[in-house]
Amino acid sequence: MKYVSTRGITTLGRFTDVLLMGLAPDGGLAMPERVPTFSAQELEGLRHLEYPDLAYRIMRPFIDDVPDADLRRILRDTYTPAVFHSKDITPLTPLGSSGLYLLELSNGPSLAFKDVAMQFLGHMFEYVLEARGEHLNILGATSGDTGSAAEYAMLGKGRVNVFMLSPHGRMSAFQQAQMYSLAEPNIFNIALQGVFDDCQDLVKAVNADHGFKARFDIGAVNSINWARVLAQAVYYFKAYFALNLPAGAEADFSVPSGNFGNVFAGYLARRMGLPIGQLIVASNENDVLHEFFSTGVYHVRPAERVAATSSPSMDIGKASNFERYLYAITGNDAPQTHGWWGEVGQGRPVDLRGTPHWDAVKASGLRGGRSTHADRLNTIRRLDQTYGRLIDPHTADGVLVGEVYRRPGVPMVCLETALPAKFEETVQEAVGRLPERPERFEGIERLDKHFDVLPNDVETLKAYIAQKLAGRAQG
Ligand SMILES: Cc1ncc(COP(=O)(O)O)c(C=O)c1O
Ligand SMILES: N[C@@H](CCOP(=O)(O)O)C(=O)O
Repeated sequence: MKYVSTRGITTLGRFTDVLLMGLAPDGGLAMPERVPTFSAQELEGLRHLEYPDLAYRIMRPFIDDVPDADLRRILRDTYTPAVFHSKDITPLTPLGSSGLYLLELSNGPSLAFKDVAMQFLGHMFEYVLEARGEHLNILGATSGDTGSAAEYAMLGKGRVNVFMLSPHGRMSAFQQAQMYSLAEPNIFNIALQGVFDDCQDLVKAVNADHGFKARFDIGAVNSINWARVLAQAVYYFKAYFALNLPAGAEADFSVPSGNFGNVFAGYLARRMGLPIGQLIVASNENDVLHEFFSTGVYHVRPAERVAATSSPSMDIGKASNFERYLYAITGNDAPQTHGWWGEVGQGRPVDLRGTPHWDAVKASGLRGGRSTHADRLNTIRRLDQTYGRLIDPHTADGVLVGEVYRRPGVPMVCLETALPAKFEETVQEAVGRLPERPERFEGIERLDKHFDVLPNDVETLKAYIAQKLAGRAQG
């Protein structure tokens, strides 16, 4: 499979090239030149597969530059019950007989859905870098969960260093402790004076300096990296088959959304032929995506208008993967996508009303909705009382908006994107007690914290990376 950029470059290479590249040289995002599809009969053949085998079948058409036996081994090593604390890896749990289901994605090492793809990236990076005799310096941006998932996945990986930008003071106490308590020599935590969007913009700005990127082997672990999206598509298939529906029957999915990577993975699964009816894009108070799906106008918010909410990992004003979506709904029109994203970058709206692109949006199955602090408290409380199930604030956003779009007789799968233990304060506010915390995280907030505070400035960041890597080379 060849990969192209959403902004026009048609020769990005094959899977392992885009894995290491992260962002395309023209600033765009990697996309496969075509999306392979499964026929109804082929889908039936996937129904009973174990997670690693299912992942192999979904990913294989996109990964044709890794020998078969190696890919199978990597997937078997990645998706183990020991790491994900469940033999199903991403189990599906019904909420009573409501037709609502929770897709449990957060039983991995960092207690958030990011682990599912990030563990795969960790194994894949190790394999490819070893084969090529190369090293990678990952530069990432987190609003709370990507950071710890990436750092846990890269622990002890000799060929990888991680530089992780997080918005200073904006994550939950638990999220901060998870990341900042790590004292590994290959992990560098940077608390940026800004919001998540500033962190993500800096990642893109560093990548845009091609000389710096090449000299320091800069790579990515955010969902701008195609491998993240691809690995996330697998659990939509797993969940669909776990519903045990008759062949061809539709299921709907509700996805707490921020950077739009998770829901784009669902869209990919739908494009591959999985009978997904609706894909619900659930936003919090930072509701740019909701605004787009209800009006046809996409207008990002400047950093100073991104609110700090009680589902902080979704405090995102400019969703990177929306660029992939625009590219897809235009039928892979890179010049059009590039033009639009240029407007977005200038803070100007992209208005699809009255165009064929808006019809394409409607046909794509995506719908939007928003939730507020009071909504998520009520939803957490209601699910606890009704089903004895405690959920985190992000999952609550997904459940609440998902309920709005229920269709008679069609199951609604709500993605559980984090465990409540990561957001104790809000959960306690909702139900008056603390959520359970896995034993390995007891007292984590009391551990020493290791991080550096940096201003929102690309040159300062580049100097920081260069200096830390020089230190690593000497040590
Ligand atoms: C707990 C949680 N829920 C939802 C999201 C939003 O997912 P996405 O950025 O893929 O839209 C994130 C962050 O990405 C998250 O950490
Ligand atoms: N919500 C994320 C933000 C980054 O998302 P990603 O999926 O693009 O890595 C976080 O918690 O860090």
